[in-house]
Amino acid sequence: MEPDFWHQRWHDQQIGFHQDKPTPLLLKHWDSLGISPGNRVFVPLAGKTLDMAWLAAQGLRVLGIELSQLAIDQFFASQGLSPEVHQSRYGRHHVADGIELICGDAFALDETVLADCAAVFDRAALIALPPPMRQRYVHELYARLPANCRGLLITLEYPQHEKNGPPFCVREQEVRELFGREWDIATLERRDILEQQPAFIAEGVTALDTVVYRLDRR
Ligand SMILES: C[S@@+](CC[C@H](N)C(=O)[O-])C[C@H]1O[C@@H](n2cnc3c(N)ncnc32)[C@H](O)[C@@H]1O
Repeated sequence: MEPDFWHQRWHDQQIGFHQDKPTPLLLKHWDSLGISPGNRVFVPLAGKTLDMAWLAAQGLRVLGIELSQLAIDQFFASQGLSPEVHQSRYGRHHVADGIELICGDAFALDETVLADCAAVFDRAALIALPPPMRQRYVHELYARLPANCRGLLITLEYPQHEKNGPPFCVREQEVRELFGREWDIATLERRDILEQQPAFIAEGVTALDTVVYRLDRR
């Protein structure tokens, strides 16, 4: 998905991926990572997810990257925050209350800006990208996260021929192929969520699982 696709989505407010509360599977599994308060967590392709506010409320420092200025403005407005803004080679940084959100391209981030990320939280990010971009995303962006970084990755699995992405179906075998070279992967939970997703049913999808992985950078 090219930037124009996402800018149009935000302009039209076609943001069905956005949730009005933090991701329940984040709340359920985050503590199992053992990330101490004060550490930094990377939230790629962040949108205006309330997961960032929840992570900050746990005492973590959040670093998000998002293409859309609209998304970023809406996120800080939803929190009643007026961020301080500065520019760097990565984009426009917005900083308030332990949350730093860069308006820029995730693929332009480097090891320097990601150096102190002890954790990563990936929901609706990997699965927002078509197959060739998923390879770039993992082999370039995730590869710039430091050793010992830990994270949660949440995917969807459904018969891809029944619906066009995004979100795309990313099966466990692909997760293992994408991450296996540099990350240890543990499947924490697999849940059938078809009944809770009427929009998928309306599009003719006949099976839908969400899967939570723990990732450990070697
Ligand atoms: C499906 S949304 C998910 C947002 C968020 N993770 C959530 O759970 O609500 C994907 C987001 O990634 C952003 N995005 C797509 N490509 C990007 C890129 N190369 N760099 C930064 N953000 C990007 C889009 O603008 C969009 O807001």
